Amino acid sequence: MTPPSPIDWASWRAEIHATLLFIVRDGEILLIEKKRGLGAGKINGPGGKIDPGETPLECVVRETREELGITAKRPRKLGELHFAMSDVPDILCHVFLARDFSGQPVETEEAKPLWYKLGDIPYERMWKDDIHWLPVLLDERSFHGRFVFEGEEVVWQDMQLDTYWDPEGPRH
Ligand SMILES: CNc1ncnc2c1ncn2[C@@H]1O[C@H](COP(=O)(O)OP(=O)(O)OP(=O)(O)O)[C@@H](O)[C@H]1O
Repeated sequence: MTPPSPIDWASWRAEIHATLLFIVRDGEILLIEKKRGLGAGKINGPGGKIDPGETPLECVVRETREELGITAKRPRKLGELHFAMSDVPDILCHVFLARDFSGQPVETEEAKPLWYKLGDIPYERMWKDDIHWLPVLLDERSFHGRFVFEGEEVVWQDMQLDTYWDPEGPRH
C-alpha cells in the first residue's frame, strides 16, 4: 500500500525547471562530480536550470557544453522527475539519454567528468532518488517519478513506468 502523499500533486507547481543528461557509450556512462550549486559534491549527470525561452532539449545541450565542453548527439527525453523539497525550491526535471557526443569531456569550474562501467554506478554518492529511475532510463524505458524530500532523505515516492510514447521507438 502506498502511504498518502504529504504533497497535493494536483496543485503542485515547480519553481525550478531543470534538465539532466546521461551519455552512455561503449558500456560506460558519463557522469559528473558537481563542484558547486545544488548537490555540490554529489555525482549526477550534467544539466541545470532551463533559461527563459529555452526548450528542455536546448537547455540540456547547452548545460552539457558548459559543464563538460562536449556536444551531446541526439539526446532523447525519457523521463520527468518532480521533486518536492523541504529546504530548497521544488524542481521539475526533464531527463535525457544520449548515445554519442562530439568533443572530449574536460573538467570545468562546475563539473569534473567521470566515466563509470554500467555495472558500477556509484549510487551511494548520488541523490537518493537516482537509484529508482536511472536503471529504468538505461533500459530505454520512459518514466515519471515523484519524490518528496526532507533534507537529503526521500520520505515519499511514486514511479510510473512507460509513460511516454517515444516517436523514435525503442532502440533495440
Ligand atoms: C532532489 N533530487 C535530485 N535528484 C537528482 N537530480 C537532481 C535532484 N535535485 C536536483 N537535481 C539536478 O541537479 C541539477 C542542479 O540543479 P539546479 O537547480 O539547476 O542547481 P544549480 O545550482 O546547478 O543551477 P545552474 O547550474 O545555475 O543551472 C539539475 O540538473 C537538477 O535536475
